[in-house]
Amino acid sequence: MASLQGPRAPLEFGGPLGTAALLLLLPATMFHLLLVARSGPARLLGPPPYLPGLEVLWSPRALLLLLTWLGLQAALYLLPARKVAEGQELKDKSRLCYPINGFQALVLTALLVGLGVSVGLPLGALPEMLLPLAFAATITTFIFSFLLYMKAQVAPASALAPGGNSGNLIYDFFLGRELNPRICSFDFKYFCELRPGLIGWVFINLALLVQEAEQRGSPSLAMWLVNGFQLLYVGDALWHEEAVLTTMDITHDGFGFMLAFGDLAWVPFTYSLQAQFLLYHPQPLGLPMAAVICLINAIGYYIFRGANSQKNTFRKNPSDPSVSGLETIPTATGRQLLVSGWWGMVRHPNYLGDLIMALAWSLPCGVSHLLPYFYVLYFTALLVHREARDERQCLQKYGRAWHEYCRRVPYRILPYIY
Ligand SMILES: NC(=O)C1=CN([C@@H]2O[C@H](COP(=O)(O)OP(=O)(O)OC[C@H]3O[C@@H](n4cnc5c(N)ncnc54)[C@H](OP(=O)(O)O)[C@@H]3O)[C@@H](O)[C@H]2O)C=CC1
Ligand SMILES: CC(C)CCC[C@@H](C)[C@H]1CC=C2C3=C(CC[C@@]21C)[C@@]1(C)CC[C@H](O)C[C@@H]1CC3
Repeated sequence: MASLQGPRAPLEFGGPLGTAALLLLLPATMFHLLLVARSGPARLLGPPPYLPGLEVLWSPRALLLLLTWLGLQAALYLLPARKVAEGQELKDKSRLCYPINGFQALVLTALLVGLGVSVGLPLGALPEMLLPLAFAATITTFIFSFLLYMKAQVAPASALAPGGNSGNLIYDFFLGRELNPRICSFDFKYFCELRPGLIGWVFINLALLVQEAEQRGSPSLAMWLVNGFQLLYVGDALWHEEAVLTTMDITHDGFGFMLAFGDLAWVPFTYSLQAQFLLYHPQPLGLPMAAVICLINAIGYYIFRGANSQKNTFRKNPSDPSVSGLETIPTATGRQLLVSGWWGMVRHPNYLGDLIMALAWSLPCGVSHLLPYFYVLYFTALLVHREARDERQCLQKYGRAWHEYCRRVPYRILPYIY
């Protein structure tokens, strides 16, 4: 039986009040963005054009489509994997196993969707279903998070996350109580983090591109760029799927509403905002500007991938020739911290690259509206907050060595600024 972990873990996200507000604010923001993206003025900060009634939001067809999608991704997750990776060591010293077949799931989904389209599946009709789909996803994640909360009631104390077990129902529901909820070998958090939402995002983008082609004869250059950049991002995440096993989402955070809603609703319906905006507000984009934007995305990707790969290689094998020459700081845990290379430039070079890419995804939408830049603003806030959480965890893990790292590398994300 689960026992509460008591008041040891400091409350995050503004405690019970903050998380109660987020429970309402996150879905409200998602619906606001969906409504505003298709409205004429497309004002991020203005009121939504109308408040949709239940007859607009509720559609059994959308719910069926969503459940079919989740079922398909779950089936692909269960297919034989090219590799089975071990996660980080748990409290009870055991390690869980995870299938590495996310990229395979992306390719197989593409083949299945391609096959569907060739026999008449109307992919271009998807944009019209985004509101009811987002509503179905929201309801589903509320129910799912409730089931996860109930499941944690009967989980052993060793299976609980360090946060998310304060005893406050709303706070724990939001953060998530159990660290790695599973049924047999099916890991819900790992599955949701990388599959239905990320792959769904790519196919929503594609449907918006197809719809634009149907409406205007061909997709715009801006739409191609947004689709290409975001496909690269998702493909990269799935190709390097194993790296997600060391993120705080997997190693530290419980699985509750925050991640369930984030993964299954927030990512597909708000991360596709630029493509949604472009369908309803076509933007002219010349070749020279497109080339500049491609260059910005390439620079961002180069930093993002370089930094992530350098750290992952170093953590797997510090004597790998590509990282063995880098300067390091020893820590009391036996692990070392990189203090040169990408991780000597700022303390989160991967966030910097990610933010540069975020800018490149918005630039094809022009500068007439603030709406497509929502992702840049939200993502900056998310990464600044995430960086602060990670610093707290690293300080706890590495103590004086972390102080030394901060002294040697004083900037967090943006050199000489932050
Ligand atoms: N698109 C999106 O919505 C989001 C994207 N991301 C992206 O996901 C990726 C993963 O991000 P995230 O999980 O936040 O964290 P990171 O990949 O930045 O990992 C942080 C961890 O790296 C290790 N570390 C930190 N500094 C050093 C160092 N100098 N040398 C060696 N190891 C170090 C520490 O763990 P340890 O020492 O235990 O190894 C630390 O806890 C990033 O590229 C991020 O941009 C993240 C969130 C949302
Ligand atoms: C809705 C909330 C405010 C926050 C939800 C956060 C989630 C959307 C993100 C938490 C960590 C994420 C990661 C990724 C996607 C977004 C979420 C799920 C990646 C999979 C994106 C691709 C990267 O290469 C790896 C990321 C790991 C963390």
